[in-house]
Amino acid sequence: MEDNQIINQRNSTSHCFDSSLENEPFIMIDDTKDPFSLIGSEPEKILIVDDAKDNRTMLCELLMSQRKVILAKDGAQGLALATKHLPDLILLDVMMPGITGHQVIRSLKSDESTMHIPVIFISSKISADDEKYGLDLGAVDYISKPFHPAIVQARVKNVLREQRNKKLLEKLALVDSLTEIYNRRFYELDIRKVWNGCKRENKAISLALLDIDYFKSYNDEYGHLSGDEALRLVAKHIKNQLKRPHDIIARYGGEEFVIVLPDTNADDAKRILTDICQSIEQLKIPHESSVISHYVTISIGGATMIPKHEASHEELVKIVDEYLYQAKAQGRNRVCWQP
Ligand SMILES: Nc1nc2c(ncn2[C@@H]2O[C@H](COP(=O)(O)OP(=O)(O)OP(=O)(O)O)[C@@H](O)[C@H]2O)c(=O)[nH]1
Repeated sequence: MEDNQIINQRNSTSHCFDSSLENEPFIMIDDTKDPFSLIGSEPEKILIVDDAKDNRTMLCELLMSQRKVILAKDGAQGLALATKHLPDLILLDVMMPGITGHQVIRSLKSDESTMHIPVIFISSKISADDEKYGLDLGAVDYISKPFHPAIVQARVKNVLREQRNKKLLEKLALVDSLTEIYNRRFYELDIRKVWNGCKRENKAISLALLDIDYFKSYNDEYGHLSGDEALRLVAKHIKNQLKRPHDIIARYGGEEFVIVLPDTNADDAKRILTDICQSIEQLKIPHESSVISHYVTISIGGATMIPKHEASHEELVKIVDEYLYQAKAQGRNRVCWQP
């Protein structure tokens, strides 16, 4: 059974179903309640790896409420599904034919993409030594079989809460608190990925730096709090202008923003940035102390490059910075793009 077929069952009555019958993994989603967690819009994913069908069914029924449950009937399938779905939590049996739970966790912890996924062992090997060994291998918790349903639910809840908090903190660390767009740190991480992606695929990347004109005098005229509000308005407006999912705007620092448009040629980028530049003035945020307009305006420098081996994204930023300087020097409220 394919994942998408399974997902199509979202609105059907919830019931547990075992993959071993079809020799395929099964994904169960129960969205009768709000499936969205505190962060993101995805329901949490739990992968259950157990060779005993009854255990899989019971655990699935216990845990599926508001979550996506993925079932694997042995270690090999568990590893494959962990890599594919990157679940928020893995419940892992220890004794299974073929790859044991201990081997599975070792493999997970040695793979950069899965090493951060918390694992709870659920096992009938219940001596203190067994438990210590499981925890030493990197499990966050150890549940003994036969398990008590309420204990499983409580422990899973605890681990997922920790995961949620961790993800929330990670996310907050990448967002600018004033404007609520991405911050410089996010940009630094993102640009590396985008740069490498465009290099691999020989695609153009367009980058622009945007700076609010005469913002010092805006603060002087209207006060710092109004300056903050203007920054928020400008950031929100530009964010809404960017339509493609991989286009990003981040606060680069102070009253400066950076826009990254992957897989975008110079003509398209120039058009997008020119529209943004004009639309900021059309917002009509009063700026009486500006020398060039009654309203808040921005200057934009930009360049487009197909990443090559010898070039780096820092070099692209250097070029863009020169064009921002030119936009300022030529009278502001304009876009200067590398020809
Ligand atoms: N209100 C507010 N002001 C900020 C913030 N970050 C930077 N600024 C202000 O932005 C102003 C930037 O001033 P300058 O670098 O001189 O630039 P400018 O006055 O915009 O002049 P040009 O860029 O040449 O048009 C400084 O007065 C900073 O204090 C912020 O978070 N909130």
